[in-house]
Amino acid sequence: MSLLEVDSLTKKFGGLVAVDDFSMDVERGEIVGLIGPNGSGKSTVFNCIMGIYNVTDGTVRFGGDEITDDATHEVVNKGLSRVSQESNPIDSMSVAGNIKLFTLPDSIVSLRGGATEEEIYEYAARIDIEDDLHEMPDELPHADVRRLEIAKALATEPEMMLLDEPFAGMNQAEISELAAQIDRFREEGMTMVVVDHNMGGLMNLVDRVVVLNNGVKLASGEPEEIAENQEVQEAYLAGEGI
Ligand SMILES: Nc1ncnc2c1ncn2[C@@H]1O[C@H](COP(=O)(O)OP(=O)(O)OP(=O)(O)O)[C@@H](O)[C@H]1O
Repeated sequence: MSLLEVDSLTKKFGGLVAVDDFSMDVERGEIVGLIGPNGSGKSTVFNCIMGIYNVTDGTVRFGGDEITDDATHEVVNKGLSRVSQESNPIDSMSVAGNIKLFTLPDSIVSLRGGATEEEIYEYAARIDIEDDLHEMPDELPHADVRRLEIAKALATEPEMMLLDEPFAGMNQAEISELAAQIDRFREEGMTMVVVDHNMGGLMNLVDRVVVLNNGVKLASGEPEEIAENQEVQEAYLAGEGI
């Protein structure tokens, strides 16, 4: 049984079919890249999985349990966490305070008043921002603000993370560093789906790539295969390269 099973997912916004009969399975321990041009439906797929949008049709299963249209906090409690495209730290709280807020709701940790300082340090250290814990978010460089978003997701103790454009706005050195950190999560046993516009930071990171175009799955395969796929290249011709 795959850890995540998305089966025939369709999401319409009025007359617009943002995601059309899309299926994707993710195995335990895998890193899957989900790519596609602007507006192809990548974030909508994540929003449907996380219960942020109700699906129009189709099912989502996590660990064998159906989670279609479950409330987001229920999905998170089951071990699935998302790092969204936008960073939204609370600027009046320190980095540590922001991480603490994401301590799993209803967990034993939150019942005893939230994560301890040591636990918050551990979450931050997993993504190398432990030296920033007493900083305020608006004092951090962009790459560290993005890492804070990942630390918040880690604080929910997920079994699987959905990362939406984690490399956006980063320079090449920061992309390489983050790719190495994501690779470390894999070694720790984390299952992940990483959304990006193109193959950029994903080529050496992911086991498999799924390509969306206009809400429809265009291709799925190993990164080298996808980079050479004619249909995928054509889908990208209108915009940026693959
Ligand atoms: N809440 C919404 N209401 C109406 N239309 C929406 C909504 N969210 C997304 N859409 C539309 O659904 C389509 C898919 O958008 P989505 O953001 O999922 O694409 P994407 O592949 O993540 O794009 P990008 O790479 O630009 O983030 C787009 O046409 C978008 O305008």
